Amino acid sequence: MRFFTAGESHGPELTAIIEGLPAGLPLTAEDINQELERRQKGYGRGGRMLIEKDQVRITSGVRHGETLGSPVTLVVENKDWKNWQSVMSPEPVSEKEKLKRRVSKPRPGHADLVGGIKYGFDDLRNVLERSSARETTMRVAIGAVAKKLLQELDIDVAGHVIEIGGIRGTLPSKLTVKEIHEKAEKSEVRCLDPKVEEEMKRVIDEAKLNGNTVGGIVEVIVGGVPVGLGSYTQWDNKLDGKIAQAVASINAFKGVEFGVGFEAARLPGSVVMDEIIWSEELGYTRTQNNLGGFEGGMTNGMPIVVRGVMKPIPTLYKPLMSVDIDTKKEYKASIERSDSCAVPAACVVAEGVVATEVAKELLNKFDGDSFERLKADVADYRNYARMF
Ligand SMILES: Cc1cc2nc3c(=O)[nH]c(=O)nc-3n(C[C@H](O)[C@H](O)[C@H](O)COP(=O)(O)O)c2cc1C
Ligand SMILES: C=C(O[C@@H]1CC(C(=O)O)=C[C@@H](OP(=O)(O)O)[C@H]1O)C(=O)O
Repeated sequence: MRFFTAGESHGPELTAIIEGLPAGLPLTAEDINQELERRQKGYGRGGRMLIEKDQVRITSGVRHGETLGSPVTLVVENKDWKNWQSVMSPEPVSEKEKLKRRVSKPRPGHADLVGGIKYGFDDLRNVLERSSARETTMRVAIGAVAKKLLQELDIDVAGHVIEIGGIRGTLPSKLTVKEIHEKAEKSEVRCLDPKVEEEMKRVIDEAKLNGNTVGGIVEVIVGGVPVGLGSYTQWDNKLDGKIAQAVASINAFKGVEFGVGFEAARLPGSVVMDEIIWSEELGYTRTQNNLGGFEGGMTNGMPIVVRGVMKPIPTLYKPLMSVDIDTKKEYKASIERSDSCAVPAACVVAEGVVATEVAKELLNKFDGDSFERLKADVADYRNYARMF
């Protein structure tokens, strides 16, 4: 399975093409719309989310609620486009028109300046339109399709927010993946502890009031994953590596860790390694899950536990110093309408990209032509791995 996304933030619509899905996977627009809605919610978002109400149109690859095995095309309209039609027109426009909403003052921390230099743009809007996290809409749409496939194979995905602006929540102990999802779903910041949620909201409000922004840490957990997805045999076949890339590719993400993660540097091997046990019912499991479900770049059957850190949003209402590319003089960076915190939204994106990588790997390993065959293959293999 592979996919592409396309579309500018204020263009007419966003598109995704997914190729390599099995035939016969149940899929409806509603499956995707509920994930799109989850991404749009979350405390700390700016004015754009009041305009958009993301809804997918499936324009290929699905018939009567089931995939056909042909490429699936997903389209989401940008409602804001009606306010940007001349600015974003694909047709040539007059010199005067070209100057409308032109950006010459790059924002520190956004892609504006480097993208402008790289592609030789006179108007930095050409960069921000595609570098905008509006693109993550389609990664969530694709993630929704991946989640549907995983769900049908009894693989559950949940995400929650661990930290916002220095306020840290508790890590779930003894909660199932489904319970984590249900608890996070009730919170405006996707945090599991209601007291911590209030603190996080306060930090976001404070940042907004001061024209500032805050980042945070999200965690994604995938339970019920078969043993042996990914491979140690070649560096780029390692699934933890692929997931790390997917998470680090989310706009504003600066770091990724699995299981105990960076804490492993401070702990002895006797504490870090997860001891192996066996039972007839569960087969091989571990006494704990410090390694976040991975050994040798392969899933070991324990839940995948991956965290990503998001930097604060770069666009500040109290803008930072920058340089105008026309005059080379110091200037305050352009103020675009902006979020003050998008960590809860980014958590849903992280769920989507992790689900996508796991689904891709399942389709690498098992018969991916028909969903029925895939299901049977996975069931056989689970049995084999249990009795190995
Ligand atoms: C869901 C989400 C919403 C975001 N909203 C904004 C925003 O409103 N304003 C902004 O400047 N950056 C926002 N960002 C971050 C920028 O897109 C990101 O910092 C930029 O593309 C530069 O990429 P980099 O931070 O990965 O280097 C958002 C990121 C995510 C994941
Ligand atoms: C549109 C979305 O996020 C946008 C991501 C974003 C950025 O610079 O990354 C900037 C803002 O867009 P605008 O400039 O239109 O207000 C956010 O609203 C979205 O998440 O759907």
